[in-house]
Amino acid sequence: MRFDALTLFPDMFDVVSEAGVTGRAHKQGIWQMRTWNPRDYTTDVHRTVDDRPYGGGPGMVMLADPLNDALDQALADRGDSPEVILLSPTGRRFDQAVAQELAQGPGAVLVCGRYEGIDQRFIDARVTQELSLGDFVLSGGEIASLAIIDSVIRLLPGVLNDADSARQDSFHADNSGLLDSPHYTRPEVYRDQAVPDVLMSGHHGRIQAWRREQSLRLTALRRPELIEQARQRGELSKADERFLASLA
Ligand SMILES: O=C(N[C@H]1CCCN(c2cc(-c3ccncc3)n[nH]2)C1)c1cc2ccccc2[nH]1
Repeated sequence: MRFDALTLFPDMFDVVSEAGVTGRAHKQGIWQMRTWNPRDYTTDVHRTVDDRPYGGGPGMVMLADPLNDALDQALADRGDSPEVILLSPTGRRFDQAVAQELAQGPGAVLVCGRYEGIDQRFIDARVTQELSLGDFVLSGGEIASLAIIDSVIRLLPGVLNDADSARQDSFHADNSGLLDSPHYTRPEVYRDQAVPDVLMSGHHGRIQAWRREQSLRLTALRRPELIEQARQRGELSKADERFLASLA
């Protein structure tokens, strides 16, 4: 699994390659990260990567040529033909299913725009898909790229050393895309608030049932559409349906 990022701010990617579970997995060689700065592929003395937009309008647009040369270098260095993904608010909405899809493949080249955007001729010629984290505008594609890399790397074998924490994650297949149940840790009573008795019972069957009911209740309350999606996938048991009916 290898991610390459075309970015004017390569240091931003130290967050995933050096820190946390993704940093540990990177150090273990489970995945690779390389950044390619279009500024290193400029030919003028000012190392220009942007210019004014044809047709007028505010701001600047990223030049196609430095991006093309940086992409050529990245692809030559990889030696494969990965997805070339532009991070943009108008892209396909990224979700856990897309993360699972990317985790099955070789990784991708992530194109991080800045300024007002990228010359359309680069996008038309080189970008294979656009991905969006949601309907909001960032200052660049880097932060969206970091979120995507993090969510994909977590899914790789050996990254989360506690297999349960992977299974218990929200949106994971075993949890059928429901929101996570509440978590508690020491102390047993904190500011007069006690941990739910069932979690102290040591009865794993009751604890699992309680957690499932909490996930169902929270999901029905905050993301009811996820309940229907789980129902359509046939992932709600008769006990789940009885509990949901009791909430109505
Ligand atoms: O590609 C765009 N912008 C470039 C340059 C400016 C900063 N960029 C960016 C990417 C994102 C982004 C990426 C993924 N998910 C949400 C937002 N926000 N802002 C990348 C872009 C910005 C934009 C705004 C409205 C409609 C379409 C748009 N495309």
